[in-house]
Amino acid sequence: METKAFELKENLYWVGGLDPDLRIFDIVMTTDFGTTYNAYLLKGKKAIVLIETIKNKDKFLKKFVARVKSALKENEKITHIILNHTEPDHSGQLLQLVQNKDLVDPKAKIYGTDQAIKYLAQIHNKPLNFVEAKDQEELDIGGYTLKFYRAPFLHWPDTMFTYCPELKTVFTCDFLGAHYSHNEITFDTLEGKKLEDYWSSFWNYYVPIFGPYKPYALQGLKILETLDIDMICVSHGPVLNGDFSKQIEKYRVWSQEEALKDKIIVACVSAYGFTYEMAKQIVKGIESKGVEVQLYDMVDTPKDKVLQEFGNAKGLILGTPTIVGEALPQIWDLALALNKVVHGNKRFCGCFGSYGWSGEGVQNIDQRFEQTKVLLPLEPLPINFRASEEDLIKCFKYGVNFAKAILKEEIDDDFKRKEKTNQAMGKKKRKKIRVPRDGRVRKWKCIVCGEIVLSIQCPVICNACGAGPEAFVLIGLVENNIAMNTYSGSIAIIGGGATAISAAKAIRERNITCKITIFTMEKHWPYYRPIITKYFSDQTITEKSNFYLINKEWALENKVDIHFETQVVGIDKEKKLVKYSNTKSKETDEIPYDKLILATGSDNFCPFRDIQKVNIMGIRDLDNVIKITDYIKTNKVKKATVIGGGLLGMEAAEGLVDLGLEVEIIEFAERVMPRQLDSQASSIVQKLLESHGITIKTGCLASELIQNEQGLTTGYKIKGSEEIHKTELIVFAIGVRSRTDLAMQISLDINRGIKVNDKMETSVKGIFAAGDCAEYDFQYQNWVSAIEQGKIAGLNAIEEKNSTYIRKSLPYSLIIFDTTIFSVGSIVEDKKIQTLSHTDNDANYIKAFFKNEKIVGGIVIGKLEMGLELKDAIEDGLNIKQVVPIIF
Ligand SMILES: Cc1cc2nc3c(=O)[nH]c(=O)nc-3n(C[C@H](O)[C@H](O)[C@H](O)COP(=O)(O)O)c2cc1C
Repeated sequence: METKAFELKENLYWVGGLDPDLRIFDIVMTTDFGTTYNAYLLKGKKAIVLIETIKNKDKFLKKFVARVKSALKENEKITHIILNHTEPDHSGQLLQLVQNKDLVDPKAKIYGTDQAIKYLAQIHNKPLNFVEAKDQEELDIGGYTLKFYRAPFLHWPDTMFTYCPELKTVFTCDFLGAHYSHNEITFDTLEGKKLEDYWSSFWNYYVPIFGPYKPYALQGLKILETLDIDMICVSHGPVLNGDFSKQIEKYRVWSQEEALKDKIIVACVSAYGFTYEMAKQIVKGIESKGVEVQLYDMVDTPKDKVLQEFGNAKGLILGTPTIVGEALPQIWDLALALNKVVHGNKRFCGCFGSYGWSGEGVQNIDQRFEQTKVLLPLEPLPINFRASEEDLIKCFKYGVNFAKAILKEEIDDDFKRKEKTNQAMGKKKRKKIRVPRDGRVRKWKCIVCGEIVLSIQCPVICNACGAGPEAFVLIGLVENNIAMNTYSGSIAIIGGGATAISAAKAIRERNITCKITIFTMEKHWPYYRPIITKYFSDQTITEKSNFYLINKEWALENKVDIHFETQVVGIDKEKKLVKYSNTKSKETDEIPYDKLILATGSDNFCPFRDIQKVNIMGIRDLDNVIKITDYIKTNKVKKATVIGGGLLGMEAAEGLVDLGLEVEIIEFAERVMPRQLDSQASSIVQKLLESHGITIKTGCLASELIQNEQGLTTGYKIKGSEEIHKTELIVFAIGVRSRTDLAMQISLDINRGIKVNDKMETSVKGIFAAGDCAEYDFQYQNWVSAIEQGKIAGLNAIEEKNSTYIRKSLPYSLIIFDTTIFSVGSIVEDKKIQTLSHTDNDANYIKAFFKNEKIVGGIVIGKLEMGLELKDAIEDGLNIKQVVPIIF
């Protein structure tokens, strides 16, 4: 194996280098278990591709060349080189390699992102045959496709992933790697102590490499989620084969940004206690605003302890005297631990201290803060020697104002940081491109790292590389002529149905800055729920693209983070936290939110309690329908009983007939679809169902179930009769109940659903509810109104003014056995109601309901377009005279 390529899959070889003795990497990392530089060779029919090269050290070159050669036949040469990242431990051998005419075709193309090409040109200082790998672009190498995915800051701006769908393999370079040298190459061969050591190196690798880029790491995981993979070819450490879900999960957990608390750390040193006296007053000032504060004397406090406490704190105030023209080393240590990428533009900092004559201590720390681009709300506070009574009051007020900055309150003018500070320190005034105040969102590109930032004004800092405003060039406007909404909070949406997606879509149409997180219990991408019963007759329905409301690409593009198979187990409305648990791994976590949208939907009401439900099933989501279909097929079910003759009962019955079953419907009312149809329409529908062999029993209540010892339901009795009716499967569809348990936990006002106003606001500020779980004006929702309410909830969550829900007549429409059944508005008949109807034969039926001459409801069987006319007529408030010529 020493000098031979290691075959990972057919035509895919590991050809990298092992460096087991390395103990320090990149100056900053200790590597107790050495490392590897992984490179891969993939042989297609049209091209031979090398993915990554290895470190530029002669000791690796010979073996590397031998390994590549061992995988090539005579006359075969590398024709393409892909560099997912250009750091010299992966691109180092590039030059030697392209000059090796035995191994590499002289016309070989070198693929990398635009940034990668820029860096490679500077690293190798030679013109090479570079080709830009654009995001999502594909390369056909004969029998295999290579698709590129931009993955910036994992961990340089140049990074991308390369995916081969035919091999279910992705090449992620450093992402998910570890400094661990392993002769057997693949992860599945690690065990015992070796496995333990691998995990410790996996963590040690993550911290410095991906710790500063957590949001990007989550984006990387999102890309992987969209791919069908069974192997991850990393660039350091074992190739991930077998079960690598733990690695993915660990990255996911480690990459969650901890919510910053309204907490301030004050750390100082003091020779004679003068700076310390100031510190104590500052602390009192902070406390007076009710903000948590911790004071540390750095003479006897380890730096790491303070940094750990600062981990989730919004503020840091450093106090230092001036000793021989400088701040004290303990304070410098803390100031140097700040950096642009992690703390820039996010954390609030300030400094103070006592001095004798020149006062450079505070000045220097303040300049360091400026370099790190942290938020500096206040002027620094130097005091000459010992603080007087008056000075101590100033210190107290400094604390008050720093706390105000954290709480986003207005700061007193005396303390507010002034622009002049920069000039006074001899710094150039920030160059910032000014654009019209039209509220339109623009695309800005950071010329340092290539990051694209969407914002109205020139960004103050590049959140990726920390470059200042001078690094940004304006590259265009976001394609939308309307001024975009700029709300920048975090929005959590609970539920994965149409309401939730409608909310997310409405938000994104108006706002690209806020964070959106969706939690859904389902494992499927949100789908078109009204057609799930079609699955009974067509199990390929889920493969059709129009079955889904959104897809992975949409979620990625719109930066909507979706947690599948996740149950929200609690909401802390005071701390504004959503606590959730993965239904598979049972791992729990929490995220902070600024606005919360409850779109938890509804449950099917099951009339049978406290009995085994082996063959008693409801239909609510796709998995229910899949389960019923599987059960029917596995158990060769011949006869099914549908309990409930409403809308869903009809659809279920049709689906079961399509599956070849003998079907009966039991309806408590005297006729089918009593809520949507009048008696004539009900009888037309009943005849239609009967013509397809469905038995309909109206005016019946299935009151008692007969079960065998295995808990299988074999029959039922109808109330008032002792006769046992045999059945093999019971599907219940007798109505839904709003899912309100979470709302109940946090004491929202609930009636049948969560009570909302026309802005979809619940009784708690910042929490919205929409769709089936909500109750607006005592009304239940259907698909159309749920979508509209989702939209209104989303728009109000981003504080769009004038977004109110207007109650509309809710149409119900279904097509069974190719016949449209449509009902809209109020169809109750009483003395005050006038009706007009028309029927050709049983295939076409129209009825309109009028109150005080005005149309209020309608029923159509047969022609959907007539139903839509009726709906429009109701919305337009037409009277009989206007309706008749249109409809009849
Ligand atoms: C060894 C020494 C060197 C000092 N050097 C300076 C100096 O360069 N510039 C200055 O403004 N003050 C200097 N000072 C004065 C202190 O900054 C001053 O005494 C201050 O009040 C000490 O505050 P503290 O009690 O919080 O340590 C020096 C003090 C000492 C003891």
